[in-house]
Amino acid sequence: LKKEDKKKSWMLTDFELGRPLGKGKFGNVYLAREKESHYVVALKVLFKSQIQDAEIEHQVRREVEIQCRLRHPNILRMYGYFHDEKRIYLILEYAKHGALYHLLKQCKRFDEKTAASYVRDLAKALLYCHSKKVIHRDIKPENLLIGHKMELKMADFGWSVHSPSSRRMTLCGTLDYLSPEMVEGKPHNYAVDIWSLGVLCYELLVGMPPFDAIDSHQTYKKIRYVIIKYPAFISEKAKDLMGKLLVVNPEQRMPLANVLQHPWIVENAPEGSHPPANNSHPPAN
Ligand SMILES: Cc1cc(Cn2cc(-c3c(Cl)cnc4nc(-c5cn(C)nc5C)[nH]c34)cn2)no1
Repeated sequence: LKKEDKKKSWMLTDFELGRPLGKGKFGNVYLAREKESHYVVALKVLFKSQIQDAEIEHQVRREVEIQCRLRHPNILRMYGYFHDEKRIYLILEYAKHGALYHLLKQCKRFDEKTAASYVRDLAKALLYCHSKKVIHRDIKPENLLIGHKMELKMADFGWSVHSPSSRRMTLCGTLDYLSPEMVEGKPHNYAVDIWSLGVLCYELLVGMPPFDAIDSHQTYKKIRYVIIKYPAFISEKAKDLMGKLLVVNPEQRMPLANVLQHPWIVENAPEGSHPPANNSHPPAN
């Protein structure tokens, strides 16, 4: 999606708007098509008033700057942004198959080949983010989108996790993906993403997160003491990988580069393999 080289900025009239794709706290995402090229994008529309009220303007700006710089097949592209009096518009890559969260809900849990290919894709995206000094992307199935080749695309710009309200939300609601050091309010580094990769791997294979509990205090305890139950259908190799990611001490977690060489990944998600688009096959056992 290129603007003529005179770097003219985008505006709303450059696009035909389609159906809403998703709704969020600060705005909505619409399917859209650039009029001249017919290029299909996802247009995220954020209300300045709500961003100002939540005092997250600088965070939105920083997240946008980061997102525009990241170029990786497993990270959702941001092609540009513009604003008018009331709204900010982010021009994003359209992910044809939507959120991983919905695909997972549809088939309850994934077979090993499908789960391993998404874990491999996310490990690659995180390796790239860390090489660009970008950490703590809000990894959970709701923030992971699936492209037309069934490849995973990390789609979170993170402000929903940076804004105070969602942080409160995280503290009282979705602790599931937070690492022990995060729930204990300690400073966090790249290793939190390795922990979240382990949580995602479990959720894709089992259909629910490993530390799911009746309330956040129980979840908090399960996270801190890594209290995990693996169902009988989980293979030894998958357990071995998750056991090396879900480690309390951040320094002892398996480096992302090693994840890509782990036997469970190598055997179930060889380079270039992706799940079939229909994903109609139920888990093997
Ligand atoms: C506000 C707000 C909502 C959201 C969550 N969100 C992301 C999307 C989205 C994006 Cl950014 C890019 N491509 C998408 N493709 C879909 C999609 C495709 N199908 C078949 N079904 C859906 C849904 N959604 C996309 C939508 N909402 N973040 O901030």
